[in-house]
Amino acid sequence: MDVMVTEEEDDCPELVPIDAPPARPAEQIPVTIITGYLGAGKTTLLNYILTEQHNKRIAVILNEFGEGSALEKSLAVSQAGELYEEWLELRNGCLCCSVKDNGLKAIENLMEKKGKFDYILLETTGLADPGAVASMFWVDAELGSDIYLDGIVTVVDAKYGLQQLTEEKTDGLVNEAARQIAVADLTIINKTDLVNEEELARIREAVRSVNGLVKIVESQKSRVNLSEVLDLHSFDSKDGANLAEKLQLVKDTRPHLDKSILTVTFEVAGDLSEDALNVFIQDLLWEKMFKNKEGQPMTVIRLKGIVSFAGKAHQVMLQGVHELYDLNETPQLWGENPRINRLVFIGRNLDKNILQEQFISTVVEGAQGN
Ligand SMILES: Nc1nc2c(ncn2[C@@H]2O[C@H](COP(=O)(O)OP(=O)(O)OP(=O)(O)O)[C@@H](O)[C@H]2O)c(=O)[nH]1
Ligand SMILES: [Zn+2]
Repeated sequence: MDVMVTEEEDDCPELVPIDAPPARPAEQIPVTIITGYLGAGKTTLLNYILTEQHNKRIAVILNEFGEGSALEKSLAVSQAGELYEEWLELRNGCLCCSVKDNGLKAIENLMEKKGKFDYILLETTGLADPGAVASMFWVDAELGSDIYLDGIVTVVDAKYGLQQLTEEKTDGLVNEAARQIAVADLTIINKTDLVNEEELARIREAVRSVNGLVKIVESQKSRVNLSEVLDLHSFDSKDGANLAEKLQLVKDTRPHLDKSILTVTFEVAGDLSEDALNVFIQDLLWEKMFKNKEGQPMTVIRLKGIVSFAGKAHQVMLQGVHELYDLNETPQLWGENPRINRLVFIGRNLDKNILQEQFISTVVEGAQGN
């Protein structure tokens, strides 16, 4: 990877033992992960963001690790403007050196040296699993980091996106392009100049079929309204009201492509048992205990919900990325009666009826079997 500031920094950041987490600073710096398949337009987007008018000091990190030839790839982002003078160029590979903490240490070291940035953009490699990158920020947030994950933006190639999405993987692995869309908070369908209306509609539909929750915008040369990309607060429990509204609009998606990732959503009235919900989620995410009718294990890549616990006046937000999940009380009070729990699951081999029945019988208080 490269982090940029003018001076050279060769050392990989050191691992620091975590015993006493520092007090959470008043102001945390948002990180936006920019992902997307090879050549979709990620770097073009970074360039665009850097050169657009904004009053932010932005640090860009290229996570090119693992791409071999990319190791010596110099930074492709704009040379113009004064932004550069603040940047430090870390040696390639540092972000991903080995363990998760390394990447964060690199950023934290950078901030220590150069003062705070207002914003951090992280471009992953085209083949990266952004969920893994996202979880690293998430874990760190709980350790009192200076930075927080604002959102995951996935750039999709309007021309080749469909082909990339349908590519069959051996070993039944989930294809990277689909994975990247599954975890996205925003998808930018880029290079619309290369397709006609019909092709555009097809790729839009394919994106939607994977992720029923994601916001979709279209662009040429990755030119998008910055307010649609930055400060999404996608994981922020303060935005609970917003999420509750959004979840109401989510619909189940149909598997567009064979064995593809899809979205299922359901609503259930009543209060949940917090313990039972934890068990349910862990069985689902960690133990992969739930199977579809064909006996294949359900795999969840992204999870969101607004849930109600008995005796709690506030709505609780559920967020999950891969195997990590989080339950956080939101400032939002329950208004409706009965309270309606809303859950959205994005993943593979998901069977809505089986999930919902399991949820109702084990998690909803006062339901059968509980
Ligand atoms: N025709 C067309 N070309 C585009 C558009 N956006 C980007 N490109 C070109 O597509 C190529 C790849 O763009 P990049 O921004 O480097 O893509 P990337 O996702 O960063 O690529 P990798 O980091 O290699 O995965 C470049 O040659 C861009 O100039 C667009 O809207 N239309
Ligand atoms: Zn790039």
